[in-house]
Amino acid sequence: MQMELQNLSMTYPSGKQALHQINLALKAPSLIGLLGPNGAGKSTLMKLLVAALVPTQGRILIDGRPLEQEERQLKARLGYLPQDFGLFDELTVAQFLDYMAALKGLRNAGAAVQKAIQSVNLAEKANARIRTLSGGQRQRVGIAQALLGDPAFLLFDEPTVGLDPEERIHFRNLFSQKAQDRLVLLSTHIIEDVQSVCGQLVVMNHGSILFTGTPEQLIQSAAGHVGVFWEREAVRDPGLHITARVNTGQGIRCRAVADTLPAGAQPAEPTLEDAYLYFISREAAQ
Ligand SMILES: Nc1ncnc2c1ncn2[C@@H]1O[C@H](COP(=O)(O)OP(=O)(O)OP(=O)(O)O)[C@@H](O)[C@H]1O
Repeated sequence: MQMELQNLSMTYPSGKQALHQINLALKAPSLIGLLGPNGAGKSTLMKLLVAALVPTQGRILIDGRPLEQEERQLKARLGYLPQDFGLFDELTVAQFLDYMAALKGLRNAGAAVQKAIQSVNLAEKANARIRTLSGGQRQRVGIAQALLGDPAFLLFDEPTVGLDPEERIHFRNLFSQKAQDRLVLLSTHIIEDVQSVCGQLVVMNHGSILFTGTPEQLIQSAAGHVGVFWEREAVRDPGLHITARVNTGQGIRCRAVADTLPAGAQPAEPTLEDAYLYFISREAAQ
């Protein structure tokens, strides 16, 4: 499966332009991380990809054919966790997933529900009412409904919200495993969620794509723009973006990203987080 986004723009009826001229190719199998701060346009992009919104300009091609013509086939092989996913509080986890399986028209619904429950580690809560679940458990139910029927195209909008670190690692591994033979798109503003699992990263801000490539390429692009220095020795420059301040006892040691590092700064190897912040802060400065 391949999706191609061509000159895609989206302006909401309020007049807010959420996406500007997006060009992007998404190709299975891969796990793609969509990274960007609040309001960057990640959710809007996902809604366009699942045909929940219609772009105001541009088009989406699925295996070379326009999305409008492929909408039914796309929806039949789609699993989607929206950001504001509503659950039926009075149903049990199993009843809710049965209902979702019926909506998806799954043939072997019972087995699909069991498999989805197992995948998200909720077996012991299968007969619990949704209103009795914790925030993280509710999020797992949302992930489970997306996984129902093993869809070929999986989209998760901020899937790790409310999950504890152990659960986040579990889902990171699950998404990576699913992506072996599928297209999995994951939106987040948490770097650890995409670190070491995503083969492709798309960094967005203000409705535009700032970077697309591998995590290694993103890190490489910040080489020479990360440094550490003593706070008392540095000149305050508006282009300097401090990413860490450590009180060492001998003074405050700062780590920062910048186009031009302060004189005397000691260069440091960029991390993925440094590189991401470098892109976002550069755009803000322009
Ligand atoms: N229905 C809507 N009507 C008007 N503006 C909207 C609507 N939905 C989103 N927006 C605006 O479009 C922009 C992009 O929003 P979007 O939800 O796509 O961003 P996001 O990257 O998913 O953010 P977050 O990480 O906070 O979820 C924001 O400025 C937002 O306020």
